[in-house]
Amino acid sequence: MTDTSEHRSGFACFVGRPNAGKSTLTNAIVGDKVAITSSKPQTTRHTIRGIVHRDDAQLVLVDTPGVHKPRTLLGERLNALVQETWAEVDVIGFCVPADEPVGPGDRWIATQLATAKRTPKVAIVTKTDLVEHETVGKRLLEVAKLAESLGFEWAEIVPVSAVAGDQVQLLADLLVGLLPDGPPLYPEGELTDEPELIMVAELIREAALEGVHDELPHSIAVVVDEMVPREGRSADNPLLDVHASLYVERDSQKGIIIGHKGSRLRDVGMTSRKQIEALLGTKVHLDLRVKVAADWQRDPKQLRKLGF
Ligand SMILES: Nc1nc2c(ncn2[C@@H]2O[C@H](COP(=O)(O)OP(=O)(O)OP(=O)(O)O)[C@@H](O)[C@H]2O)c(=O)[nH]1
Repeated sequence: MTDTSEHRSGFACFVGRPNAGKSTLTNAIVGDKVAITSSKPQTTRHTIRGIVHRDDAQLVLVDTPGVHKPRTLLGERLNALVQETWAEVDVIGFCVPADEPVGPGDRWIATQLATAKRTPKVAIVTKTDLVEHETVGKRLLEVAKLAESLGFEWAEIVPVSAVAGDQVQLLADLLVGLLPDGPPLYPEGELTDEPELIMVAELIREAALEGVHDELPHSIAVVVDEMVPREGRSADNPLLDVHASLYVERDSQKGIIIGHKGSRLRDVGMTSRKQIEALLGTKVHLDLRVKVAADWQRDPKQLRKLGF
């Protein structure tokens, strides 16, 4: 049995500007695909938790949305969600990508971070596989100076590459070291407490975002309307019917999503179906509808319906 007096447990979250590598790092630490990554910024809308179970600790990772200056109601809600998360966690990991200089976006977030006075903050220089050694060193210095100029200190500064698996274990150890003593908070074997519906919706959204440009990412939302086991299937060959709606803001965007003779939507369906099957461990029939919800980003009623 685990001796709880030598066991730590608590929450950590990664923050950083869009594309800083937060979701990828979460996945690398948890060792499974639970958070959604995408080459498009600002796709992590929901607070998705991955849980690291160890003999000596349980680390619950909360993947916060990309912090950004709010432009719409949705943006404001995202930022409120981030602030709430910071107040609740035991340690915050601030991510800056090694392949880009520390800039105004990072400074803006660090300024917000400075207000979370009681929470230890670890600076993480991500994507170190993309640059030379000296650049990593330069970035580490920039990050240290950033905190100094804002009147606080990092508990640790760590360079990592989630893709190369470099220093990921060390980072996990450092985060664990900053957690309070306590028994496990979740049962063993649980990777995430995110409802399956939301994870399925995120997988569809991720597939829909692949290969679309410019403004579109901000205009897509996915709602899973229904997930029901197909009747009359034998227990050893089940099939899950998933009905989902993909919301866009304008008719023109509907065309982009659907593609020529529906070819794009078919690809989105195929890609996400495979992911959903892997996630849920069962065969899936996916029924995807594209709908227009005009200006949904600014409409509180629509936002509630879409789970914000
Ligand atoms: N080469 C390399 N690429 C990485 C690494 N970590 C993340 N990336 C890439 O950087 C991009 C952004 O990574 P994400 O993990 O989605 O970034 P994020 O900070 O969660 O982004 P938001 O959800 O927009 O806030 C993706 O294309 C990743 O594949 C890394 O260690 N090395």
